[in-house]
Order: sequence, then C-alpha cells, then structure tokens
Amino acid sequence: MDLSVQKHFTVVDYVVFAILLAVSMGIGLYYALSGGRQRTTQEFLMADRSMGCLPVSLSLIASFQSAVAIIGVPAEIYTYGTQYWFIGFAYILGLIIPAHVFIPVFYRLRLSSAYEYLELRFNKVVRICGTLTFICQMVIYMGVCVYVPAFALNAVTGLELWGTVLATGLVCTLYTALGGLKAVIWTDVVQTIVMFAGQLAVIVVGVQKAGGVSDVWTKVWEGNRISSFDINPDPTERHTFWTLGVGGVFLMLSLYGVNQTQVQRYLSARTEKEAVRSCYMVFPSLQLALALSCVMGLVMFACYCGVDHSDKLSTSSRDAMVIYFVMDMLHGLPGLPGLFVACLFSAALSTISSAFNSLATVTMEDLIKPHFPAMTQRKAILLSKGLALFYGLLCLAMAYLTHLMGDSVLLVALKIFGMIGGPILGLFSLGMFFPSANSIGAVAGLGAGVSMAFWVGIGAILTRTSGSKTQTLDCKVTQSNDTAAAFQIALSNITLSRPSGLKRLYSLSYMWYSAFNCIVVIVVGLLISFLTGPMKKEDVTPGTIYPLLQKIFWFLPEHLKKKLSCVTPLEQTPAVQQRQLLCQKSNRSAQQDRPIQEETETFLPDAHMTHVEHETCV
Ligand SMILES: O=C(O)CCCC[C@@H]1SC[C@@H]2NC(=O)N[C@@H]21
Ligand code: NA
Repeated sequence: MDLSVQKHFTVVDYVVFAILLAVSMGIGLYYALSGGRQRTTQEFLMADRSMGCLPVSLSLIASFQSAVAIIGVPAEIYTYGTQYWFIGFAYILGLIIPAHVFIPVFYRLRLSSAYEYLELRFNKVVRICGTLTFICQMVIYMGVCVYVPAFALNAVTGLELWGTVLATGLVCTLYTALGGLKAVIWTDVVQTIVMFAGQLAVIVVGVQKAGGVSDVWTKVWEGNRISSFDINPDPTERHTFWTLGVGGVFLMLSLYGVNQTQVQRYLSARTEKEAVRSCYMVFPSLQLALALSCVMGLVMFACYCGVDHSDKLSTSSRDAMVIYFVMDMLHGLPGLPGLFVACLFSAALSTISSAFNSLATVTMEDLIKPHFPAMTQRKAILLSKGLALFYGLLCLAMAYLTHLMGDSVLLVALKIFGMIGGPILGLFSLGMFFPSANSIGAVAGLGAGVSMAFWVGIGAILTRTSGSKTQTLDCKVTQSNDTAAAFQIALSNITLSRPSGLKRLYSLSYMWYSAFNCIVVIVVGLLISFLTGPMKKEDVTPGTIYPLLQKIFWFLPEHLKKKLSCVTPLEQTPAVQQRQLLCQKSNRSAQQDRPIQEETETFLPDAHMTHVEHETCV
C-alpha cells in the first residue's frame, strides 16, 4: 500500500463529501415537508405525474450510471483499448425504440408499475413473475453499486470500508423514504452534475500532468489503445462492433425500455410528449458520460503506461488502480480528492436511491395492493416507506456478497443486466409484438430465458471463458520498435483453440446475453402458446399490443395495413379514456383518505369494459 496517497484526504475533502450528503438529505427533507408532503402514493411513488423533461432525463441517466461505470470503464479502456466506446452506437436505437414503442404503450395505459402491463396483457401470475424477476435483478445490482465506491476507496485511501457503506446506505435510504420519487429525481439531478464535474477534474489534471493533449494522444496511439472497427462476427469475441453496437441495443432496451426504474420516470412526466422528449434528451448526456469515462481511461494510460503500479496496491484489480490514479493526480489540490469521492458517491447514491424507490413501488403496486384493496392511503404510505428502509438494509447485505464476486465490476453489472434484464425484455416483447402469445407461454418463456441465462452465465464463470479470448494488450509495446510491436499484436490476435459445442456456448460474449436470453424467451413463449392454443385477438386487452408489422410496413396502403394489425391500434382506445376518467375521479377521492379500493379497480379494466371493435383479422 502506497502510504503517500493516504495522507491526501485533507479536511477540505471530507467537507466536500459531507456537503454532498447534506444536500441530498436536504432535498429529501424538503420534499417530505412541502407540496403534498408525500401523503399519497401518487405523490410518493409517481411524483404526482408532474415532472418536466429536464429533471426526468438527468434522473434517467443517473439511474444506470453508477460508480461501476466511473471506475469500471476507465479500467476497461486502460486494459483493452477504446473498443468499449462503440457501445455509444447502441444508444441510438437503444433510446429511439423506447421513445416510440415502449413509452406510448406504457403511458397510454396510465400505469404505476411496468408489471401492471403484464397483467393487462396476460394475467396476474405473469405480472408476479415479472415483478419478482425485476426485484432479484435490482437487489443484486444495488449490492454492487453500494460496494464498489466503498471498496475502491478503502483499497486506496484506507477510508473505513463498512463505515462508508453504512453512511451511504443510511443517507440514501432516509432521503428516499422521506422525499419519495420527487426527492430521488432532484437528488439525481444534483448528483449527475457532481458526477460529471468529478470526472472532468481528473481528466483536466491528468492531461496537464501527462504533458498536454498531443502527448496523451501520441502515447495512447503508440500503445495501440485506439481500437479500430472490429467487425469480427465471432459471438465469443468479448468486445467487437457487433457485440457492443448490436448486443448493446438489447442491453439498452432492457434498461431504458422495460426496466421499472426508467418506466416509472417516463410515467412521472407531465405528458407523453414530455416523456418522449426526456428519452431523447438522455442521448447527449449518455454520450458525454461515456466519453468522459473513456477519456479518463486513456489519460490514465498516458500517465501510467509502462510503469507497473500493482506493487503499490494491496489488490492487483484494475478497478482499484483507477482510484489510485485519481488520488495520485489530485493529491496536493485540496478539495479535488473530495470532489472525486463526492462524484463516486453521487454516482452510487443516484443509482441506489432510484432502485430503492422503484423496488418499493413494484412491491406496493404489484405484490401488496392487489391483495389488500381496502388499505387506506395512510397505511399504504407507511408501508411504502418501510419497504424503502427494508430494501436499504437488504442492499447492504448484498454489498457484502459482492465482496465475493471476482470479475471487474463493470463485467459483473453488465452480466446481471444480460442474465436477468434480458429475459424481462423478452417477456415484454412477447406481450407487445406477438398478439398470439398467451399467459402459459409467457411464464414458460420467462422460465426458459432465466434458466438458460444462469446456465450460460454460471457455465462461463466455471469455465472462465465468457469472451476472455481477447488478450490484454500489455504496456511494453510502447518501449519496443514497431516490428516487435507488430509481432506482439499479431501474437495476441492469434485465436486460441476454438472451443467446441457447450464450451462455445459458455464462451459467448456477455454483451450478447441480453439479446440471447430475450430471444430464448420469445421463441419458447411463442412455441408454448401455439402448443396450448394461441390467444384469440378478441381476448387481448386494447392498447397492450404495439402494431409492429403495421409500423414496419407504414408505406402500404391503408386497407392492406388493416389486414396486418389484428388488434386495436395504439391510438387512445375508449377503454383507456374511460379508465383515465375513473383515475382522475379516484385520485380526487383518494385525497380525502377514502379506501384505496376505487383507485385499484380503475387501474385494472374488468372483463365487461366495452372492448373497442377489432379490425377484421386475416
Ligand atoms: O454504471 C453502472 O452502474 C452500470 C454499468 C453501465 C450500464 C449500462 S452500459 C450502457 C448503458 N449506459 C450507461 O451509462 N449505463 C448503461
Ligand atoms: Na447513478
């Protein structure tokens, strides 16, 4: 351990960090004591559906940009080069499809939880399965997000590990439980700004210490960290343009299309247009976040290449080396180490608070309310806050489990999304794009997708092959002359003995997990649906199908398009209008603390609700 770094936490740094925690707490208290004072679940869980597109868009970024990306991406770029940057291409379709496919369907059904859609489209069992799968995904992911900043700082600055985990967890649980979604969204805004500021500070200081932009560029170019288009179609290749650009789209859809954390933000927007606009506004900020963390990795390479620092750290993990690099750059500049610590914890807090709040929402909306319709608002609120606390403590326990996972933290997070987020994306896609899919098919498909995901995921860990074929480019390349360099690169690119059969399945790049598992759910779901009798068009709830074929063949004449869409088109269906009318009425009654019953009834259309006439099917 390089003790020289430890000294650099001056009082100023602790003050900067404490200010961030205090501001977050202040926002939580403000929303607990102002507005509707969080007395209704509409306000606590849905922010009164009153949010503008700017705060929603910053909160959307904050939800899935945590310390994992702040530390994991620079470590990835330092070790393997800028190939990972190609994931930026996935952000294009990864945000356009949610904006024009998922948001319209969810918004017009006026849901509180994304999983309510599954009951509308299928049945209660499918909704429960979807909710439980989501809870598993977010609890594991939250554990990683709490653990990473504390572990990284402990490894480098000796900052008390479990003390910071506890401080982070408690502050976060408190302001989430007190201030609800409004507090979570506004703390996300502050935390995203701090996150960008911290990364920028490290880049500016690092470039200056590396001798200026041109020196940095020369070093990273010679160190062949600037990756070119790798269009190798081999799916076991860890990072190629295809695994990141195409596989990444499915990853983005599982997060920004159907993940409750993001869906809840879309639904908290004032109007559908605001929700779509907030989705578009995510694009530039997400590219900025990606660029900052990639450039930070390049600057770290320029400063450190050729000099091996692992002897100075108790762990040889590249993730800890990133923190070492940051502290090495910022020491002697009072306040900046504190700013970066604040940046790290802002990234973590904004993700964890979003996860708590969405976990409390789905637990209330999907698992509790349907069984206790007579529950009063007062009890519902108390329970929602209790749940936020419960999930806070659960995530601390998960943080400990993360201690045991070996991989780089970025790898762990991306695998979680692929293994669990992928099947959930498959479940929603099965519902939205395939009118014939029925509930049995949905449950069977989800089960198949999750078991396939764990089979491949665990198989890869046991055989340590998931996309590990890419050799790490070592730094010595910079000292040698070009012929040796060329030889070195040629050597590292020689493909190892191609794995066969099952081993090939285990060596599937984890960037394909989302796509692979999503497709498994859809294929199995359709197969079982046809075997058990496909859903009849007239039984499908209006507004739950996205007329995919009709939209793809938009250029066809009207009468042909009608033949393509077997179920009510997306436009406002009378059923939805009727329900909105009832919602507004029940919201007014809910203020007077009347039983929540009416509100629950209006959310779920009952069978006799007039079905709009259906186009004749082929
Ligand atoms: O930072 C994290 O907590 C998770 C790692 C990144 C998750 C994915 S990567 C593509 C997309 N862009 C982001 O900023 N987050 C998600
Ligand atoms: Na975050």
